[in-house]
Amino acid sequence: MRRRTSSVADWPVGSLVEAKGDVSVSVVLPARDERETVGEIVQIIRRELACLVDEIVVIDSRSTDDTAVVAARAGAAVHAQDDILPELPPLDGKGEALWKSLAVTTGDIVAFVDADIRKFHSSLVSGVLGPLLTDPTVAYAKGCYDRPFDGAPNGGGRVTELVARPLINLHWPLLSGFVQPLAGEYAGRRSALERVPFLTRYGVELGLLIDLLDLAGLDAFAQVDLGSREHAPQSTEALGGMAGQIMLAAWSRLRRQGKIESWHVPSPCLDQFRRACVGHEIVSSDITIAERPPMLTLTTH
Ligand SMILES: O=c1ccn([C@@H]2O[C@H](COP(=O)(O)OP(=O)(O)O)[C@@H](O)[C@H]2O)c(=O)[nH]1
Ligand SMILES: O=C(O)[C@@H](COP(=O)(O)O)O[C@H]1O[C@H](CO)[C@@H](O)[C@H](O)[C@H]1O
Repeated sequence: MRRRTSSVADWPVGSLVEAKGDVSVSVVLPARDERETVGEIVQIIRRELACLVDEIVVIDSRSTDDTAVVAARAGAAVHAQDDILPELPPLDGKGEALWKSLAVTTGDIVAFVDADIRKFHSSLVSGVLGPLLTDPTVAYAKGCYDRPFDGAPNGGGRVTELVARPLINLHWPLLSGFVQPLAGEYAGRRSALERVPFLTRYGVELGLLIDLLDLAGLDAFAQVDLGSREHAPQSTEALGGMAGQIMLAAWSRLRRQGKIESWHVPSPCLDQFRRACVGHEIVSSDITIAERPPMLTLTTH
């Protein structure tokens, strides 16, 4: 990965506009209950990257607040996740939102950006577009950054450090050069993204790395240092569920690659504990993930 690692300073917007030519670019924001941040992110992209970005799409992922209204008011095209491909049984979470975004966008390049970013800067988008707009052999570019947490400049990326990075080093060492394998800011060529399955919920990022490695090889990957990215951190309990989903994602790929016995089926239930008046309360959650097929298999029928 060292050969294909650059920094945002290597991709000034002016040079990308020249390189863009007639290549179209879609930016997708998966958003569940992000009314506090989604509007400003959309406005900044519209204001600063109008010359690079042809469409901004927010996938409203079953928000319980007015995320969709805020995003539309800011100028994004908004689609409710469950309204896309309604003939299919709806599935859950971020991975479902990202997969379905392929059905409602047209860009030759699709960039994904989390909608919960604080102090958003447009280089989080232009940076990951850089390698794809300037090198036709690059299929997928992943952002990396410092992860401020709890007032410190680093410390975020808890599931990355405690779960994803060890799993990747143990089982997919070719991917160990990614500084932030779970980063939510990345971009890919539609021609590649439509040829890989998407794992649902929080399995999507790990699944895409593994499946794109199989499809296109490590030489098709790039990584861009985007500086720093701050977002709304989830609770440790919530990240426990995310970690479980990512472990199930890894298990699904290990099984598919014949690295573990297929008879072993992990439990999709996670039991966590909260202090109660007497003893502890058990909080059980379903960490099941599912898989959508490559979008191309739908559109070529
Ligand atoms: O069911 C979901 C869960 C998350 N997200 C979005 O995916 C991005 C990353 O999710 P989250 O912030 O929950 O993960 P974290 O960044 O805390 O790891 C955010 O824009 C969320 O709104 C989504 O669209 N649907
Ligand atoms: O990197 C991580 O450990 C998690 C949690 O980050 P924090 O500990 O809340 O900073 O965040 C990422 O993981 C999710 C699952 O892949 C992605 O969907 C998020 O975009 C990414 O922020």
